Amino acid sequence: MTELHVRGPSRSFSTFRALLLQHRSQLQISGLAAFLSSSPPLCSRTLGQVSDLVCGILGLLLHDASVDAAPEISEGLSLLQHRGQDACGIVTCGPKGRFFQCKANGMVRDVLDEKAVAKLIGGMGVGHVRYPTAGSLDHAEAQPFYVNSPYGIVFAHNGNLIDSPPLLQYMDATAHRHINTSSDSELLLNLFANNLQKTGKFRINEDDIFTAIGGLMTQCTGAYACVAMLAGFGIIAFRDPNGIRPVGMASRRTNAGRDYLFASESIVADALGFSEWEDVKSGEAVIITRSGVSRKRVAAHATFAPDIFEFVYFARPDSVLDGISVYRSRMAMGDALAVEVDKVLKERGIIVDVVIPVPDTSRVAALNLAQKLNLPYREGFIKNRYVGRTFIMPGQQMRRKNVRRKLNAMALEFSGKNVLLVDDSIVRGTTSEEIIQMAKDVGAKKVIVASCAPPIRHSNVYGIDMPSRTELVAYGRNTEEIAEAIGADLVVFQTLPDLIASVRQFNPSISTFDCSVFTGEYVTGGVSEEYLHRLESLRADNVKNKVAMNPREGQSAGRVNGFHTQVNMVASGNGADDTVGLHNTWNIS
Ligand SMILES: O=P(O)(O)OC[C@H]1O[C@H](OP(=O)(O)OP(=O)(O)O)[C@H](O)[C@@H]1O
Ligand SMILES: NC(=O)CC[C@H](N)C(=O)O
Ligand SMILES: [Mg+2]
Repeated sequence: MTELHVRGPSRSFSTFRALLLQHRSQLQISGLAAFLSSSPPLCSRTLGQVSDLVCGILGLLLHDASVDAAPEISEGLSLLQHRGQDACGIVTCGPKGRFFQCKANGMVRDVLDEKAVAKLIGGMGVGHVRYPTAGSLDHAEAQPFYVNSPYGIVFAHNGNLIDSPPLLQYMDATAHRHINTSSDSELLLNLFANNLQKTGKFRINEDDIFTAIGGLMTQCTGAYACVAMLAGFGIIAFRDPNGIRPVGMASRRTNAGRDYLFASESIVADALGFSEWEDVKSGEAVIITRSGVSRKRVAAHATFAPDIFEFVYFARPDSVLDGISVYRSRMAMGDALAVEVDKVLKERGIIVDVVIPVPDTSRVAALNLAQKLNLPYREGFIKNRYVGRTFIMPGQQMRRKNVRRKLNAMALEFSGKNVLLVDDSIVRGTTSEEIIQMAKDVGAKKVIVASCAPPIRHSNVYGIDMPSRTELVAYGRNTEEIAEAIGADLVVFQTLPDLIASVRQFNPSISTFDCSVFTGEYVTGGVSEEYLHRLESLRADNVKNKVAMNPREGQSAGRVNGFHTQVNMVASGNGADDTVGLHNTWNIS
């Protein structure tokens, strides 16, 4: 068993730091913690924003603790950038178990530049890329999160909890832990911390950690793939009992010994030279220290139901999730959709001249579809490679503007033709509406749209930003009405059985996928109509925009500003002052 060496509380002020060095082995309540715990009770406070996004998580432990992990974590995060474009961060653990952090709103290349990464000392660390919406753009909600007690924990989360309000109440009334942001990830971290605290031990071991995570899995509901780091001890990953969001692990032999990696997607392992990729199983926790790996199923049995939307849109095609190649599954989606398209076109007597993908994600499927239908495949839309994913941008106005900035229609591929545009999914209809207009503007005769996913009519509550049903173009509309809403001559959707078969054929041991955005059936339970209404009232685009513009609604505008139970270091690349170190204090910019 590896033992955790319990340290005294971290404090940011230099005087506190001197104290810390003197009393490293003493557990005591810091003055600030006492101050924070005396802050007004939170019973009346509701979670202003329930985060429901998709992110990327990463943990790295190098066997040689004298080599810094941050450069590779940063590189790994850039490979997960497609999962979150709004904020990112890294925390490393260096000598004497001290944490070093850099996190801020922005893309990996901007926040985690060379200068910032060079300051992150230590051979293990955790990283995160975040995909919030306008209402959650506060720097304070960038991850990883940190709590100093017990033992010093750093935490990164992908997913969304659906029971945040009662958990917040529990934190306040029972655990007496202060939650300072509207992030469900901060709640999750504090649940974990509180369960570890209950051991009351000076030193804890793997069993204590498994017990704490097993307890957490009975205490909260929702989707969570998490990576944590305990100061001076190791890195930990766990996945919710339904395994809705992905996380896996891999290792790499070096002269010094074995290095270990946790990541949302296998592409990170490939690119960083790690092998033996293995998914963390649903309800499982994995602990990695320099002495080795311990894994345990800590949750009671539940249906394994990975989110099918990872295969449709989120994951990179070159990743393998739960034993399924995303690339192969998208090829299969194209094949299956071809059959449906062929049927509908024949029924309507429409002849298609050319198949055109909507870059980027639909390319793989569109090529297969074209081959199957024996139609020419043409790249009619040229993508500006410097514009990221539009769907995960905050706010409808920004998304709309960016479709036009991102894609340009080449007249020579459209003019006078019946074109079949293939996209992976139609969510709000922003992309389709814009590109159909663009296609018509450059002379397309008829525009038919085929979607690799069925109509999306339900909220996503497990980590994808589709909280409001009324924002979904398919909500309350049949196929003809959807076509009319986006300006298409015809829309053809993949059927749900075909979508499931396209993915499942590569791993038939998976019997269920989370398909809630298509069916409205939520595998965790606990998603009532009342919950959905509340989510919609908090998270609809118009509400989020309002909240984002008003700092008094719980959002600090611009730079780090407010109380935080974690460090906020603004990277030099942002043009802001550097703040270095891990603080249990407030940061005022
Ligand atoms: O109906 P909507 O609300 O517009 O959402 C669906 C579109 O958004 C995504 O593209 P995105 O530009 O985000 O990423 P991509 O480049 O990976 O295709 C997705 O691939 C669809 O094209
Ligand atoms: N995209 C995610 O998975 C986000 C995780 C978490 N709910 C947050 O808001 O930060
Ligand atoms: Mg797209």
